[in-house]
Amino acid sequence: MSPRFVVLGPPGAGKTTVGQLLAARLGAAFRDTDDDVVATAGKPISDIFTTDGEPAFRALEEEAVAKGLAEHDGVLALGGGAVLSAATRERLAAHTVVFLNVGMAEGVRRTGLSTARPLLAGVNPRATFKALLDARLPLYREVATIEVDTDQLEPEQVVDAVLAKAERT
Ligand SMILES: Nc1ncnc2c1ncn2[C@@H]1O[C@H](COP(=O)(O)OP(=O)(O)OP(=O)(O)O)[C@@H](O)[C@H]1O
Ligand SMILES: O=C(O)C1=C[C@@H](O)[C@@H](O)[C@H](O)C1
Ligand SMILES: [Mg+2]
Repeated sequence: MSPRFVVLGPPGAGKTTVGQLLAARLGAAFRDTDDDVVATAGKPISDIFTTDGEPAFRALEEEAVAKGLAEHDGVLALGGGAVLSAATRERLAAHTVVFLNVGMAEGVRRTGLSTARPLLAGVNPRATFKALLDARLPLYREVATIEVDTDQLEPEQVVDAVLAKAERT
């Protein structure tokens, strides 16, 4: 069993929003490893970061991704930082992996109203977001088989672009 699509990208790229719409379009189930981590830990992501620390979160995330890749046959959205794990990047080989890209300005705009993202909760979300993009872009691109720039697209249009590109690959 293997997910039809694995969706990844930075916070605010639309992994959850677009992933759900893509699954609905395919008549497939949607699963988000962020939700799986919350269920396993029994507390919100922000609490895991504060109480147990980021490394503990990353360990839970790596496990959730491995399980999702092995068990789920619909659309699987990964947490924004899942690609930081080399083991996860290896596990993603041979999967259909969609990288939803978003630029700094739009990414900050989309995530700006939420306090649920501990990594962006600092004093300068723009600088934080830029540093995060700089560090991760090569990792997203290393594993992606499809890339869609979401800046100028509505979520349904992103789904159209993903499906059009998937047909061509
Ligand atoms: N293409 C888009 N155009 C406009 N708004 C969007 C688009 N995609 C997502 N959004 C909005 O941006 C916000 C963040 O989207 P979403 O939660 O799906 O991102 P995510 O990639 O899952 O983020 P995270 O890494 O934090 O889980 C939501 O309010 C969503 O409605
Ligand atoms: O970009 C990140 O590192 C994160 C993104 C979210 O999906 C969550 O997995 C968590 O807030 C960390
Ligand atoms: Mg999400």
